[in-house]
Amino acid sequence: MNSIEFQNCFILILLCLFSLLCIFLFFFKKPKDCSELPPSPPSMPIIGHLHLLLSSLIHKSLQRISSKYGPLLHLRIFNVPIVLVSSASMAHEIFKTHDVNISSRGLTPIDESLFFGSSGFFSAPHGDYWKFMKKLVVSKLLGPQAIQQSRSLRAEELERFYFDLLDKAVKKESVEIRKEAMKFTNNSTCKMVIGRSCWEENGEAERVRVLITESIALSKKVLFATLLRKPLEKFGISLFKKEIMGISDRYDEVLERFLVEHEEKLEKQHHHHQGVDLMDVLLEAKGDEKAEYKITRDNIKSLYVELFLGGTDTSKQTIQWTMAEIINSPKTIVRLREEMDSVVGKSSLIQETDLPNLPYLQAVVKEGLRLYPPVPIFGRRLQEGCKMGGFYVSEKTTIVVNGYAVMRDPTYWEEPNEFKPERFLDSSRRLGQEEEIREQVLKYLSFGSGRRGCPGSNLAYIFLGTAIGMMIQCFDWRIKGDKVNMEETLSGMVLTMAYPLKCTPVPRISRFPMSY
Ligand code: HEM
Repeated sequence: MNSIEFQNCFILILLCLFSLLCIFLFFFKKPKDCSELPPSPPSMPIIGHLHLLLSSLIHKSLQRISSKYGPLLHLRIFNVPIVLVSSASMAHEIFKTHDVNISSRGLTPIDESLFFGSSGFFSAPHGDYWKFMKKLVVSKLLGPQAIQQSRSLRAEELERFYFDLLDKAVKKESVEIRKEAMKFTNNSTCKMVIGRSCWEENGEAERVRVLITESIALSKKVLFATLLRKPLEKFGISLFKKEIMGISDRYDEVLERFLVEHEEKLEKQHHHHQGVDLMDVLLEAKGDEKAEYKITRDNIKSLYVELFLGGTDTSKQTIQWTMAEIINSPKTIVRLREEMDSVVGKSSLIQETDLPNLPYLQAVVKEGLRLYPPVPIFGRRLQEGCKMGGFYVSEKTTIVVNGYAVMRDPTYWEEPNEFKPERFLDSSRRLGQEEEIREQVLKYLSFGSGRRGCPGSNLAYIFLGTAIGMMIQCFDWRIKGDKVNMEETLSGMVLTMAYPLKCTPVPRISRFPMSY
């Protein structure tokens, strides 16, 4: 009897211990999947995965490793942790579930630089300054209403672009598309943000364009400088600081002139609100004691550097890439012309207001941006640790999104490497969107996503639609050889053509009268 009781007691104790163990495991140990980092491809001692970023086509080397090891990877550059996102479903998860958490870029600023420095908007953390500026930029420059108000400025520039091409056509000269496109995007942006074009006569316009091209070319170094800033600081090393500050100083010179010009104008006008542009509004906000946020002169200058970079180069690249694909695809040209001739006609130049009635042209632009996103990868930083794709990612991790890989993922895109604008036409697009909602995917990332997504996308679609529309409406294009070489390269972190597109315009409709 005693021994039975003893046995029962023993079993009871064992049961108690076992349940205590279970409770302990359940409450005190993190669930296994939550403590686990995303998988990591093989790395090198000390440098980690730095070699992947040193490749000349970073977006492609990252695309290769993600297709081999998975859509969410943990990488390490020295001791800087990075999580690489490369699929439409992971993109959906981070932008829909963790948007606020990843709404800072976390690039350590290069302090005094006007270009990725601490006074910038692009690299500003998600906080009061960013919110104040975003509201201002959207309401005064990039929102639908502001865009409508500046329509005539861009119409003038489109016409100038047309006459420049016509001039070359008459002389039977070839043109480098990216150069002509840059004049158009840059002059339009200048008019919108400083109220006038940069002067061609005294070399001001060319200086600005050279500065923009040089800063884009430097953007890879800037990325390294900001990414490795913290670890290298301990050794007193400041990567590429001289080059970066050299560019910043040249921007400063140009922008100081624009600012003084505006201050003098404001002075003269005694604050009469005539011809108010973004710079006037910013200067007023700077002087306003009661403003929600006190902005500085450097804040204004840095924003302008970013608007010049954002507004000019990316759009120019897409115009070049898309024209190259169009020239390689005679059936696209035929279809574009059919649409354009019936909607716009042959007696007037395409206008912004025509764009909503040109769905095929819009699909062509979207497809150009899908295949060749000018910003193929972009970064954010995780504010607080969280679960992603079933793994645990800790706070302060840099999140790198490979938009290029997402937009060429064969799981979500049929024949992903082919130029097929039809995929964006209404009937197929509607299907695509339903599928996206059902499958919880985000597969179009040319402009990023979420609250830090590109605020200039509406303006960009207008630049692209009108420029490409005009070039196809008004000219035939001759190239040397049968096909344009579509090889890719990176200029800094921007995707561009390894062999710039050169072609000769041949007028296809009679000359429009000049209106300016
Ligand atoms: C084809 C043209 C363009 C492309 C492909 C493009 C792409 C992008 C991308 C990928 C980002 C980062 C988005 C993210 O982190 O989710 C971005 C941000 C930004 N873009 Fe654009 N962009 C274009 C045109 C423009 C234009 C025309 C402007 C203004 C004039 C502009 C201004 C900006 C600004 C200010 C940011 C920073 C936004 C922030 O940090 O809150 N972009 N752009």
